[in-house]
Amino acid sequence: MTRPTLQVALDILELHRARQIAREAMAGGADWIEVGTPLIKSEGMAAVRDLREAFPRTEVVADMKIADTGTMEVEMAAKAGASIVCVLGDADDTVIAECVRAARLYGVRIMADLINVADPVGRARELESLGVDIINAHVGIDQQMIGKSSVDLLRSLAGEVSLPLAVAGGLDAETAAQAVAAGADIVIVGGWIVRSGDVEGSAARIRAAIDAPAIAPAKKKSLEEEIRSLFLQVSAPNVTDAMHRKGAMSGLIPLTFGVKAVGPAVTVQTFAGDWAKPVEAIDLCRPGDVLVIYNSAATHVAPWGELATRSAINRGIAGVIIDGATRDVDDIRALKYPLFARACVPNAGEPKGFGEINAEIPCCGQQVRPGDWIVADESGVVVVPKERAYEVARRALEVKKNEERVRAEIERGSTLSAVSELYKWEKK
Ligand SMILES: O=C(CO)[C@H](O)[C@H](O)COP(=O)(O)O
Repeated sequence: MTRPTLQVALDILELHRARQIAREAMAGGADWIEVGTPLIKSEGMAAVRDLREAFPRTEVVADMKIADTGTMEVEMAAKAGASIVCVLGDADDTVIAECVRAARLYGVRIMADLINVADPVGRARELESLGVDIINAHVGIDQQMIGKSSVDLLRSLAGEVSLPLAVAGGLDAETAAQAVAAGADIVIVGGWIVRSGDVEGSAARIRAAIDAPAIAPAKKKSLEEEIRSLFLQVSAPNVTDAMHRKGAMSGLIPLTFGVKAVGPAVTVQTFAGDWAKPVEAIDLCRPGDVLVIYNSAATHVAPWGELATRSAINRGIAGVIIDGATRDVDDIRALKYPLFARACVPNAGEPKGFGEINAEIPCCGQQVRPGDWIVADESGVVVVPKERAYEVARRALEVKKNEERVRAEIERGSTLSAVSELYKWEKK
């Protein structure tokens, strides 16, 4: 069996960084360099020229995602130094045929990308008869965020065409190995390598995984377990970044440090100091829920304290958020319990029993519905609409990964402004 090809996709905006990342990825065992679509849009054919010059003996793939004007775009990429040019598999047959003709003329190969194709098997067969050289089973980055899998797409194509099969979309060491076991000849990896703090090491891990694919049987998680495990890997700032800087509650103080609360909300609304409903709600929570209490934003009286906290711990409640006050902060800190409130005050209220459990509530500037996800840490509290929880959790992990490479470059002596070419990207 020939060794699978590892193609590193440079999906970043800055050419000077792309060159360095490509060097590190090659040192880790990458075979081909892909000039990613974002890099082409940011730097144009200069990026292809530059990477060809820097890597004269490597296949350079220009991910042009051609949708029209096939000849012109293949010609420009080929003349800039690409040896493989990508066309959208969904493009009209006339475009594909033009790309293929131009590719023959300029001595390059065409990779057809199946992103968004409604009938991948049928279209892959047509693309083969139109003369493309490689089929790419590709699930795009936005599609990955809602759970689409490139390995599943690849599996559906195995044995259906006789062309080399590439696979791309959210691959890591584990899924890259699965892809090779499912028949991938070319494994395309972007984010997992290029956004990593250790590009060379990450490329080496993919290399090792695809050269000797050992597939461990994966334990299937429920959607809730999957969402929780994703949110536990990220911070509240990563989550607001993933939501275009929305969802953050304001005015809350994290009362215990070094702890984090992640889980679906159980909501309570009650009048200032009336602690009956908050305490009754404890018994309705499932382990892993987060109790979110609207106590009329009152800071002069507390509906929560040490005994309620001990009860919450017994129920396995992941944390408590109060749009209002708490007391017994010293005891709660000693218990290392994740509690977020507007204020601390010694006054307890009274258990009158007004209010409601599991209705939509306001809380510190956000609306919270039962089941919405809460991510709370020392930076503050974010609420994520339940319908978007999986997608936002995936996106938050991308935000975190993106910061890893930037952090590594700053640790090597650069600055945030230089890494991100801040002046260039200021809004004109
Ligand atoms: O073409 C792309 C996005 O349209 C990417 O290059 C491809 O998806 C690989 O990147 P990642 O591994 O981050 O998904």
